[in-house]
Amino acid sequence: MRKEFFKNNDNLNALDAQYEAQKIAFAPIIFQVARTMRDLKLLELLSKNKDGLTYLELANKSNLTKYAVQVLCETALSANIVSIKDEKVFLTKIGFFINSDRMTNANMNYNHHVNYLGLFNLEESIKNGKAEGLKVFGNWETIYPALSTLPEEVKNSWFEFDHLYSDSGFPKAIKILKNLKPKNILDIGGNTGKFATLFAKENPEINITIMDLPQQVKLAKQTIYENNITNVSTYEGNILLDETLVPKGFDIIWMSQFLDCFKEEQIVNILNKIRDSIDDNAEICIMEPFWDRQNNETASFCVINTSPYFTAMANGYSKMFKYTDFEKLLIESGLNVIETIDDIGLCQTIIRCKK
Ligand SMILES: C[S@@+](CC[C@H](N)C(=O)[O-])C[C@H]1O[C@@H](n2cnc3c(N)ncnc32)[C@H](O)[C@@H]1O
Repeated sequence: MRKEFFKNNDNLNALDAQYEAQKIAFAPIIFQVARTMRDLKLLELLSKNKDGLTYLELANKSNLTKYAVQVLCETALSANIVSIKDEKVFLTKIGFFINSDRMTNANMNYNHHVNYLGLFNLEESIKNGKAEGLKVFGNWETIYPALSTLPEEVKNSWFEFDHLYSDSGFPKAIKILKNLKPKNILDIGGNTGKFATLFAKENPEINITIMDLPQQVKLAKQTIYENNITNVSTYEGNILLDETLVPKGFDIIWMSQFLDCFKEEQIVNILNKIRDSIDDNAEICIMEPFWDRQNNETASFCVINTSPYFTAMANGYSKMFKYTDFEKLLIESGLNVIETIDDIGLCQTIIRCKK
């Protein structure tokens, strides 16, 4: 269901609005303090000491100086991550989420390791339509061929982030695809093969082919080998190249968090290529997190704020979609939407379409 988020967002008085503006101006500082307190286990220590700790106690328990603890805690106080009463520091509910909520941790790791340095180049990226921030890791046009060779912490937090959001949708997605009774499925942008191997294990009678860039196919082959699965195969190809054809004969073309990697013209071209490769009974099933189809504003906030990563780090031109914008691309590609299913995992929607 489509929802309207961020309504009435101009109803603060001037003083409150100025305060909110400072929260944005200081956001990188608050972010780094919160992350440092999490990674140095200060938040963990506070979570275990419900009666609170003085700066000195916190310093002793963490092997940090009183100065270090105090500078972090005072910013954390201003950001409502800790509260202070009678010279003792306590973890707040916000602090609790920063310390131990899986989604907050995945977002924070991804923003620190993948995005933080490169986002310095957002302005250049916006102007040039190029992922100018990616140069902090090396010389690539897009992040995709680089994924498997990024520094370990960067790679891990990219996959942790990607998998958290798409994996949570996989169990329900598998049921939906299975109910369509396919004999074979093409998983375009199948990445490391997580979805394909999960699907294949549950459905040994259905064949699934992963199509992706050579670098990812290598990782997928490893996953298939480690899981000793015989009904998953791979197909290497850069879908953007004119000479790359989408293999024919599949009952379902599955794309999960794939089309958001491209600009609108490219999406229409990809969908046209797919339309030409399938027969009338085949279905195209697209899983994407659309920011106007989330259950709540928190989810919508997370989805929207992934887009600048695409601009500065991934490719310079793609983004997370609003469903109503994406639907126009399907129509432009001559596809008919049969069904749109929300509430798949944490934040996904599945669109079933035919030609
Ligand atoms: C965000 S990941 C999605 C992975 C997976 N489907 C999921 O739901 O977690 C996008 C995938 O698309 C692949 N990809 C990006 N550009 C591509 C291209 N031009 N041709 C083929 N695959 C591409 C990437 O290598 C990556 O595996």
